[in-house]
Amino acid sequence: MKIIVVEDYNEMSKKAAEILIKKVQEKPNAVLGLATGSTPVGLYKELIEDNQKNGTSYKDIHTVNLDEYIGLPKEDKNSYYTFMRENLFNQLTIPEEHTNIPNGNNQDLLEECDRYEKIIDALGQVDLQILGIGSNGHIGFNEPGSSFTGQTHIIDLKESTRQANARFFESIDEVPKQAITMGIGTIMKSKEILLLASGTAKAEAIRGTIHGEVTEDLPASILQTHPNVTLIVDKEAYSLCE
Ligand SMILES: N[C@@H]1[C@@H](O)[C@H](O)[C@@H](COP(=O)(O)O)O[C@@H]1O
Repeated sequence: MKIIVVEDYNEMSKKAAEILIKKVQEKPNAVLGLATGSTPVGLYKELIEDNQKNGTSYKDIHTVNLDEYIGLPKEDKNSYYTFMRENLFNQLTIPEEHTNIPNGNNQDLLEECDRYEKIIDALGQVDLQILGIGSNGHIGFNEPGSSFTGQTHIIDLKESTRQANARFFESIDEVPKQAITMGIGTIMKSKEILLLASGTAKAEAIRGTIHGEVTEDLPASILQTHPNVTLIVDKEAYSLCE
């Protein structure tokens, strides 16, 4: 596990963008695993800025997102479908058909999980998977207790996760109770993983990820066993590791 400690959120975003842009330059048809939440927003801004300045092309890449809420209409401002369009896809010219996000409105959600896992398989291997981390150590929406070998599945969100994400909604009651998420097994198949964390709220989870026991109680701890993981953490997120 390679650990890069940076000053703050801004520096974290710039460093992550450097790594991702290099990957796309080396492999213009790379498969990128993308994340949502506040953490990668700065990274996405950097990618857009670089694209405008330097013209890095994304026309041949494919993307797979980690997760989506169940039951929110696609057009809802809090769906990850809308998040990705607003924060990245509308500004970079990635062909729509190259982007993939689970459909949390499929009538048959089990079929949707199966469909999504097959899409990822068909793309070969994810070249670079971006991850944020929940303060309870979740990755994607794999809450504590999720199987390390799990594939794309339906998850009941922990109350603490719903509360953490309630800041984007009018009230906690509007936060969905379930989501579809790539499994930890799916995530671990990625060739390379880049986990980003900023702020003291993530410090405990980062300590467990780096120094803790590898346990399903802290999903991100599995990353200790992956051959190619880089953590970019700011000083606050790293503060319990020193
Ligand atoms: N499903 C997402 C995760 O992919 C994200 O990494 C995490 C942290 O979110 P944030 O970056 O907003 O702190 O929680 C969300 O619930």
